[in-house]
Amino acid sequence: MKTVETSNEYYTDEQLLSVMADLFGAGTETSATTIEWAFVYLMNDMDVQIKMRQEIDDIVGNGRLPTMSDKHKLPYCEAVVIETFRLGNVVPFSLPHNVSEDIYFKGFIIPKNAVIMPCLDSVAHDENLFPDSHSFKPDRFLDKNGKIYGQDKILSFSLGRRVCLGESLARMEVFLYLTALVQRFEILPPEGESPPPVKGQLGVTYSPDSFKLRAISRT
Ligand code: HEM
Repeated sequence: MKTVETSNEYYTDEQLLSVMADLFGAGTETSATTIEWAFVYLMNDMDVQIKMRQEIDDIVGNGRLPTMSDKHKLPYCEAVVIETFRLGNVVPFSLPHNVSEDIYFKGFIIPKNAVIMPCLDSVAHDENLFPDSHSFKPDRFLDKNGKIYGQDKILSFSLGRRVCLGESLARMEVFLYLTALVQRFEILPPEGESPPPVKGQLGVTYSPDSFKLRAISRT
C-alpha cells in the first residue's frame, strides 16, 4: 500500500482491511434487508405497488431504467422508500455508544463509561409524529401538493457525529433498486398464497421472516 509521504498518518494494510470489512458488513445486510421489507409491504398493499408503477410509467416509461435524476419527479416512489426506512427500521437499536463523561438528563445520571443503546424504534413508532405508526402509509411523507415532506423525522440512520456513514448511498441504492424492479416486474406472492406476514425478527438486523415471491416480467 502507498503511504502519503508528507504526513505521519497512514493506514496499515490491516487497518485498511478492517475498514473495508466494516463498510462491507454495515452496507450490505442493511440495504438488502430494507429491500426485503419493501417487497413484503408492496405485496401486502397492491394499491401502493400499482401507484408506484404508474408514476414510473408516466415519468420514465419502459425504454430505460429510472436514474437518480428522475428522483425529484417520482415523489410517490420516494415516499415509499422513506416509509420503508421508517417502518422496516432495520437497525432499531442503532449501535452501542460509550458515554465519555457523566451526563445529567431529565433527572437521571448516565455515568461516564456506561454503554447506551439508543432505541430508534421509539421514534419510528412515535404516534405523535407518525399516527397509526404500525401501518405502511407512504402518503404520510407527501404534502397536499404531492411533494416530499417530513422525511427529516425518521431516524433510521441515527443522528449526530456517528450518524450512518452510508446513509446517502443506502438511500440511492434502495431507490434505484426498487424503482427498477417495480418498473420491470409485478411483485406477487406465490400462486394461490397470501402475502407474507408483516412480521420480523431481531438478529444482526431487524428482518422479515423468510418468504417467497413471484416476480412477473412486464415485458
Ligand atoms: C438501509 C440501510 C442502512 C441503515 C438503516 C443504516 C443504519 C445505521 C445506523 C442506525 C448506524 C448507527 C449510527 C450510530 O452509531 O448512531 C449506522 C452506522 C454505520 N453505517 Fe449504516 N445503515 C445503512 C446502510 C449503510 C451503508 C450502505 C453503509 C456503507 C457502505 C453503512 C455504513 C455505516 C458505518 C460505517 C457506520 C458506523 C459509523 C460510525 O460509527 O461513525 N451503512 N448505520
